[in-house]
Amino acid sequence: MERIEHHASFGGWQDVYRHRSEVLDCDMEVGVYFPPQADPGHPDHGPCPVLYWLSGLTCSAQNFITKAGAQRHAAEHGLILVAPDTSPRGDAVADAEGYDLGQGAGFYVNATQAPWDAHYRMYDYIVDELPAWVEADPVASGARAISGHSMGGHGALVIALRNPGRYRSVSAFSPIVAPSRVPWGEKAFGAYLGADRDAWAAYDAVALVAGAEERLPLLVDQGGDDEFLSGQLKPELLQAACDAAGHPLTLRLQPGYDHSYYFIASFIGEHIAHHARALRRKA
Ligand SMILES: N[C@@H](CCC(=O)N[C@@H](CSC=O)C(=O)NCC(=O)O)C(=O)O
Repeated sequence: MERIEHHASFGGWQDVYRHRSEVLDCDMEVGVYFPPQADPGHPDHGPCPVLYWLSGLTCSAQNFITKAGAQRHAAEHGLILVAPDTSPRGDAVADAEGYDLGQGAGFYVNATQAPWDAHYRMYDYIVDELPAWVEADPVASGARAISGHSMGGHGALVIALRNPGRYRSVSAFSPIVAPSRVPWGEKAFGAYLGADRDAWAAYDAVALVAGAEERLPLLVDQGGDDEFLSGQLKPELLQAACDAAGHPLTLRLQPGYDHSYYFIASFIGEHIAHHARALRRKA
């Protein structure tokens, strides 16, 4: 593991690490923000909870840490932020022409189809390998939450719904709530998981809500002027699935906001405060 960036930020540190992923069989870059409370000299020093952030299509480990303005809020609440890349990377890793398949578009699934199955195991990386690596550091308390944007919002919802007890809270910005039923997801799932749509349901938040073993409340913010709202995101499908299952959902339509990081930066403070409340509670 190698630290490749180290910046003072709001009394803490914004680092970027490169580490070897056995699950993905490639090197991965990860942004990690350590709040001031992680410093042994801080009066409130102690193990800090971790918020995992999953980014969207075309993103690397850089987009969230440079655009969301999350560090100020994480410093206030004493949260570690972990922002991984969105796919395996490298010359040996399969790729495709479009921005919505291949490198930068891992969709947080474990691919079963060649050539993708050689490296694309982002579900296992996010659920198991990355937390094991991050939380081996005693500065991490073991309490974790998860959030993300668009493709990463899909990843956050699916991972929380499939792993009861693993996350104290979950939220999403502009998530792809039903990837099995929209063009981005149909293209990616067809390539990574194959033609059998039954296999897609394990990675589709709307399909998973009915059978969720834990009714962990979902917080979702969605921009009203998002260019992808009606074609790719369809939050009304998540509302309907949650209503039918009795699953708690706070879906907030934010008028005037688009799909960009300007939207995320406007509400990330509220999401971090939401996660901090859940993470402070005793398990
Ligand atoms: N028009 C873009 C499409 C890609 C895009 O909008 N990516 C979003 C996430 S979309 C769903 O996952 C994003 O976060 N982009 C990075 C950013 O910093 O804004 C294109 O062609 O690139």
